[in-house]
Amino acid sequence: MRVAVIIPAAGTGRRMHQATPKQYLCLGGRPILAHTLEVFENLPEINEITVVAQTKALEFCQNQIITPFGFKKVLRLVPGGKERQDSVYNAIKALQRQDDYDLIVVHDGVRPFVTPEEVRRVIGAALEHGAAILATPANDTVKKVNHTGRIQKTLNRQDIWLAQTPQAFQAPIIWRAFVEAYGRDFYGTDEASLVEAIGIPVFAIPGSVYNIKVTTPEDLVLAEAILALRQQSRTTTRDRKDQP
Ligand SMILES: Nc1ccn([C@@H]2O[C@H](COP(=O)(O)OP(=O)(O)OP(=O)(O)O)[C@@H](O)[C@H]2O)c(=O)n1
Ligand SMILES: C[C@](O)(CO)[C@H](O)COP(=O)(O)O
Repeated sequence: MRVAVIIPAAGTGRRMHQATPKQYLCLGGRPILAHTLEVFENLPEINEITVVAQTKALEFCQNQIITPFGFKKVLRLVPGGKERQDSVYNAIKALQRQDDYDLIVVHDGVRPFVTPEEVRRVIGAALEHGAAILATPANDTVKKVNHTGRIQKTLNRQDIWLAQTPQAFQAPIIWRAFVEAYGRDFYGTDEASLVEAIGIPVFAIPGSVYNIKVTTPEDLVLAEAILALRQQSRTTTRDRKDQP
């Protein structure tokens, strides 16, 4: 099985309100993007990684992240586009031949807390069904609100899930979805919406609320807390193993 991962990391991070794009901000002493890449670098199921970076950040990304952290599965680094979808499409085009791959997996460069087990579950579901994403069921009541702030409607939250990444697709499916999306100038905020638009079923695989997309300054505080929790958990597990 040949699995190609695409890591879109070419955003500007407007909502983070920092001069440095958020994918390069430090988390526990390492750039957020390095945490994310490490997950896929260490997964045996992943054959190769394509990173998408801003054109002006390509050299920085290569020399300050990919090379020094030893991400050997990163086979190519491609320039991003105006929108996230354009960035992902640049990577898909860089893969060239769709029949070289069984699966194409897209994961946000600013979601550093995805676990190997979650990635494996999404890959397994995409192999079985053709397309699958990590998602979490809405735990809060969901309201539709207009531009004045007035609540228009309360949605049935039984049917509401919050999409995350990884989003995994059998290669021909994602290729066709992107070609048809650009053929009618359709833009979605995730890859699954393009696949849904061509009538192909996509399955939501239950993920974790810890798989946050670092988007705002509050998310950075959350990320530090999640990292501390993870490090504490590893220490506890290691101590237990060392017990007689
Ligand atoms: N043109 C773009 C826009 C986003 N992304 C990437 O897609 C992921 C999710 O996007 P988002 O969280 O929206 O990042 P930004 O677009 O940078 O954030 P903002 O909308 O606040 O500017 C991030 O890893 C981001 O770097 C990308 O590769 N190319
Ligand atoms: C793909 C995604 O992470 C799924 O929730 C989300 O749509 C990305 O949105 P963004 O505005 O590009 O961060």
